[in-house]
Amino acid sequence: MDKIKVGITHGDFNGISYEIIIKSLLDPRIFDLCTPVVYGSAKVAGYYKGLIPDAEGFSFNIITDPAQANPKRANMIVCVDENVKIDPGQPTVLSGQYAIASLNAAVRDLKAGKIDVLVTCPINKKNTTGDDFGFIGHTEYLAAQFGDTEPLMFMVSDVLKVGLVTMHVPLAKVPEAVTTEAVLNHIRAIRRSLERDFNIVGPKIAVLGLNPHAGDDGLLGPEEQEIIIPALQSARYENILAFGPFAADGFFGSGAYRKFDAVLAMYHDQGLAPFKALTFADGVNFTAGLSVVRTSPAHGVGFDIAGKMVADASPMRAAIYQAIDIYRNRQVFDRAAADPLQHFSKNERNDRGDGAGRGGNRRGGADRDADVSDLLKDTPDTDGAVAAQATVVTTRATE
Ligand SMILES: NC(=O)C1=CN([C@@H]2O[C@H](COP(=O)(O)OP(=O)(O)OC[C@H]3O[C@@H](n4cnc5c(N)ncnc54)[C@H](O)[C@@H]3O)[C@@H](O)[C@H]2O)C=CC1
Ligand SMILES: NCC(=O)COP(=O)(O)O
Repeated sequence: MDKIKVGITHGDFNGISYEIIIKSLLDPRIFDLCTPVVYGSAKVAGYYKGLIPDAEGFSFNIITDPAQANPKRANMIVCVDENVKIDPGQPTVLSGQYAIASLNAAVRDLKAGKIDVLVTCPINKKNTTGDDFGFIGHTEYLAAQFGDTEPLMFMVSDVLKVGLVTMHVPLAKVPEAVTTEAVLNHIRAIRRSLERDFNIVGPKIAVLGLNPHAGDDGLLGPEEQEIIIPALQSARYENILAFGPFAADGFFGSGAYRKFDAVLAMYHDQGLAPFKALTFADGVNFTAGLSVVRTSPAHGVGFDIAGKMVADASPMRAAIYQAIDIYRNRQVFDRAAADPLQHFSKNERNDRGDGAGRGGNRRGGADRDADVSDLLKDTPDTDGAVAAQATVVTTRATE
């Protein structure tokens, strides 16, 4: 079987991206799992390589098409004018333009099936948003490129998975974007992704509130009762094991998140602050809901440490591994779905060894023994009706 070709974009080359790319590819064991193809600059790579201790023996195999990739080497397709000026720590016009050039080249090859998955290094939102690139982030850009209107920004690790209802939205605009339809669609998207991308059967999803204390029965805001609970009710009618709304602070502080396969947060910092605090080193930003697989380390450009060679490459490694795992999980899931005679029991599907050999994904980090009725006991029940109805629906779901 051909190894998976992983396309890697270089993001903003004045940040820490070359450092984390090179550090990730220094360990030759990575070539047992995949064939990396970096879309970038040999000159910039050479500059940062010179700063990394232990990287003397490292070099890129320069190619012009992924078909030429050497499966035992780090490959590079040059998509930058090699006279480029490098300013570590500075977001320049040039570094913004070449971040997009790298992304466009990789997406072109992804569409053509020349690479199998995409791993992006971080871009600076400010120097990439403009006439040449009308998107606020990779997620929105990739959704447009691959015709998916409602992508899910899904922060994933073996410890915690957090999806967002709203992504790059100013805080003042969050309440109007949190609609029952949006919450329900994102619950559905998380369920789909957990089943297809992470091979989790009957996933349990926690939904956070929007207001302090999840609204305190309407005292601190109406959104829980008017928007989020109706979305939870609809989800349960669809046999989705969705619970909440939970007050975010106590939910993370008490460790309750461990009982769930994933959490749906209402806005960026509500989900990402606990995610990064709990799981920075293997935190991956996965764009779920696309027809293709895209991951990224769950951090930004790191301008403050650029050129200092102190960046942790673990999130980048995790992004590469997750992309491979998800790609393989999808193959297994789609094969099973396409052939109704090929029956997998729940346990068989959970235990299959077709992933990249890092079994943690399949269990999603949740306490799989947590009983649905126990979870319901912890679920806030603002009007009494939700838990009662959920008992009926989840009983049906687990039959
Ligand atoms: N996927 C993407 O393209 C993303 C891009 N960004 C962009 O990055 C820029 C900076 O965002 P910030 O919020 O400052 O986040 P940041 O992640 O760049 O930096 C936050 C702190 O984390 C540290 N840090 C980041 N990565 C690290 C690593 N691998 N090892 C050790 N320390 C690390 C930085 O030094 C800094 O102190 C913004 O323009 C933002 O738009 C942010 C997140 C994702
Ligand atoms: N903080 C996460 C983030 O901004 C991700 O943005 P992108 O992956 O859509 O570029």
